[in-house]
Amino acid sequence: MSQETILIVDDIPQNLQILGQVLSQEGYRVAVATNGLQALDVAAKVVPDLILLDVMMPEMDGFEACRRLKKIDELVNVPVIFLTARNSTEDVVAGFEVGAVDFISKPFINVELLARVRTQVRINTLMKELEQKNKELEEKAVHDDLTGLFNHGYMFERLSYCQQLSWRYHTPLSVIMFDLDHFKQVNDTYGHQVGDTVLQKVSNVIKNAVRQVDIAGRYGGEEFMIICPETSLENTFMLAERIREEIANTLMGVEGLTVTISGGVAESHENEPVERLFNRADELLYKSKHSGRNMISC
Ligand SMILES: Nc1nc2c(ncn2[C@@H]2O[C@H](COP(=O)(O)OP(=O)(O)OP(=O)(O)O)[C@@H](O)[C@H]2O)c(=O)[nH]1
Repeated sequence: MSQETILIVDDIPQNLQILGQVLSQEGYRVAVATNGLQALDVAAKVVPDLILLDVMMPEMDGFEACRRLKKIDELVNVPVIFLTARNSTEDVVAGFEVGAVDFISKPFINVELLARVRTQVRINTLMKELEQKNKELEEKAVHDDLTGLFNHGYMFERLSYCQQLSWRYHTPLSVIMFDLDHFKQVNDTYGHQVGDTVLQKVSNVIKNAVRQVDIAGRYGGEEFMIICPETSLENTFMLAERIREEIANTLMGVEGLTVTISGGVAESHENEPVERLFNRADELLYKSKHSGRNMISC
């Protein structure tokens, strides 16, 4: 049995009752409204899968009600079928123009009405599934599966955008590059799965340490990057230090296992290509590596 909700709008209670019964018997949940204003109210509350809307109603006719329904964000894609005795060509065209997907003439034939309802409900369900899938794909396209941080491609794109904002509004912009120290040894000693857990725990420390406006990503295998908009070199260095210390003090899920990171912090210069800024941060990271690791250079 279907569990979709259908809102029926009619100013004649007897019509609501007959139609409600036909739809309930098919397994639909039914919501009702007896005028246009009430329809807007009920629709906003239940967000139905379909609206069956009478055209001729006092105060606000079905066309106006449909026009207003289509202005509400959550309802813009809810299909509306007009159910009316007014089915002249002008009426039908006017109905489609305000956003209806179909017309059913009164008096209606049950099997035809149900066939039209089923079709629109099915289309609506497929559209919602498609929307959800698109959202998931969009999320996947910018995130790293293992850590949930942003991925390499997205970080480069954001860095470039943040640079534009920083140049335009003359605000500081800094980046941090991190790399786990001797991570190969962790993998070799404890196995790849433990290595993955370490990457996740490190990512959690980063997620908890950064501000909402900072953009944290996994740049490569065991390399991380944080973009800090409107943040000076000095303040970004302090953030990087805090993360370094926190990671060094985090237990990594295996008795006695801790890891350290080395990092580099650089502030963006006006009109500097994104690659150059990235390279400066990376060079500073390698300076930290060569100076003994578990440190941040800027
Ligand atoms: N478990 C796990 N390991 C990864 C992943 N991506 C990269 N690695 C490992 O990260 C290690 C990086 O090793 P190296 O580049 O030699 O660096 P390192 O051992 O950290 O040494 P330094 O950077 O010089 O301190 C390699 O063993 C990679 O296999 C991943 O997604 N999961």
